Amino acid sequence: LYQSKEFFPEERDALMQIRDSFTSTLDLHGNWTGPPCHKNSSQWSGITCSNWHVVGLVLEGIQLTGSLPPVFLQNITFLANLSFRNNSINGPLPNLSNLVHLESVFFSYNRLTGSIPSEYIELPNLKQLELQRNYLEGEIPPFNQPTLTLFNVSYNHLQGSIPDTDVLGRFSKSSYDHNLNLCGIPLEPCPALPPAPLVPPPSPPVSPPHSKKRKLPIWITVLIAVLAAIVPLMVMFVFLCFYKKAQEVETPKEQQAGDDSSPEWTDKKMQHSQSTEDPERRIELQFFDKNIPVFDLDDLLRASAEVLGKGKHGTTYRANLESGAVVAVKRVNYMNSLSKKEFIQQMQQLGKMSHKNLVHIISFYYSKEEKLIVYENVADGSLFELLHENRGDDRVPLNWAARLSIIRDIAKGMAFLHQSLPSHKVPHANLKSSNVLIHRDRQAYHSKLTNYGFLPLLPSRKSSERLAVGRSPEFCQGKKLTHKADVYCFGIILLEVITGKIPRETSPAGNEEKVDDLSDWVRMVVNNDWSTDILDVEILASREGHSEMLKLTEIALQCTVMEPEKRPRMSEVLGRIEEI
Ligand SMILES: Nc1ncnc2c1ncn2[C@@H]1O[C@H](COP(=O)(O)OP(=O)(O)OP(=O)(O)O)[C@@H](O)[C@H]1O
Repeated sequence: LYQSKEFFPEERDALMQIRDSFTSTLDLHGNWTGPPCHKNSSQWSGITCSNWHVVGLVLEGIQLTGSLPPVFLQNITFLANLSFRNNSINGPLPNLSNLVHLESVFFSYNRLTGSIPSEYIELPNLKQLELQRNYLEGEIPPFNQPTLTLFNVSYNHLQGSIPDTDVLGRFSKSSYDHNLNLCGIPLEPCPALPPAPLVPPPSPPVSPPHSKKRKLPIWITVLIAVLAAIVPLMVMFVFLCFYKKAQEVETPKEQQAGDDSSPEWTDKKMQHSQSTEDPERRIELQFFDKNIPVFDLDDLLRASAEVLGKGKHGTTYRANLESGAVVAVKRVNYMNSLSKKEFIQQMQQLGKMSHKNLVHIISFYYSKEEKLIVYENVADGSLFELLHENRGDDRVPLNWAARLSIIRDIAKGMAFLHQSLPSHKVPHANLKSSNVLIHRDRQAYHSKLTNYGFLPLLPSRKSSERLAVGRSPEFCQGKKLTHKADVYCFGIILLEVITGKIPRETSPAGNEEKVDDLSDWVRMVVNNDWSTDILDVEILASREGHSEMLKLTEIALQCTVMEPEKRPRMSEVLGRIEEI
């Protein structure tokens, strides 16, 4: 085949570049061997062929990590479908010049940066372009290919006005939503003097919106030139004014969130409401959740608020907005050394994630002294409250089925976090029962994880000590933290749910000696063959569940072994819990 005249080595070479630029869950080095195409078929994962040529390159959801070579596809001249959806690719989008047969291009759900290359508007057969959920910035080039039927650039950092072309006008708000500062149809109209003239439009435009080229009268050209000179000065002036004002608002420093009462919130309301008319205010809150109507900081501060609780990293309030929406707002402490850029980057990465077992981050606010994270409100309290509060006569016991369902949801949320944040040292890092929130659907109990992804926000050892991973053996021994520190915390939660005991409490049977941790106590009891002794009295009666409870105990003990490398991975734990 290598000798056959139908073999196109330049196509193979291009694919080799991809193979060598990435790591992934697929063994591309083992699989992509020999020629890529044999007539109309391919033995290579993700490759499709037609008439000895590569026509499809689809590598989706395989944790491809690395950046795309800038020029690598040009020799795959018959390429029609290209998809790298749902991976961890970083760096800029590749050059696709000359790929005249390309019909679909999917780079959504990655970590791509830089701008959308202007030559993409010259792909004559482009039907589908998905770039959503990346970190792309700059302006949208004036796409106007009549073939284009699917277009999505939402959840990026794009800005400027959406080009007024016939084709881009076909797509709805959801194609453009959740960008840094995009305006124009179908989003909000652009301000009277849009920032667009600041950035020159990409140089080689294809056909303008309405194909006939018209020469502009000289007076318009002069006016544009004058505006182009004045607008940057005006923008700088507005920015300086706003910056000065923001400094004034931030200077009356508030003491660190002290007691649990709402006056703090009210104080803050007063400080901010002095500048309610500030037109720049809206950019202070960044939104991720498209199901929640957008509100600004002043709406939030005008809302009636109640304290939900105070954790180790701040106080959480429930805010009832005038629009009727209810959100939970966490005022986070101990992050003052963090730069705005670091905070925003982390929040944007976390806010992009969406999973039914994670509490959505709706938006956030950063100033030097005050950091707010706005979460979706979860109705029925935390797992900690459900397990430990109100233990007395009027308590409704939490049955085994409910506990198992809650645990399964936690495991699902954790497995998703570990898969979505592979580069985070410890993706959740703060898994404990007060960070598992409960919502009930008739008789069924479900749970969602909150306060995840805090480790990069607390860079010093001292500040990260307050996180749940601060109790893992490896943290206490000053060793390196890995994903397995989360697995340890998960094991502790399992034990808490099975035993109904609070971790690090006094050992049972009146023995006042403090046990090192719940897992030590359980290990001791199980080793002495008293297995059912560990079960919470509330579930002890349901004998039919005992074998499941003990299976879960076994998993919990494996998750909490001292050596991180001996603990199972979250995906494996989830599989075993699903079997139960
Ligand atoms: N999104 C939310 N929806 C509803 N209630 C919430 C929400 N977030 C927190 N709560 C409630 O507020 C309480 C306090 O939460 P908070 O996050 O401030 O403390 P924590 O759980 O101890 O976390 P940490 O120690 O990491 O700061 C929780 O126990 C829970 O009952």
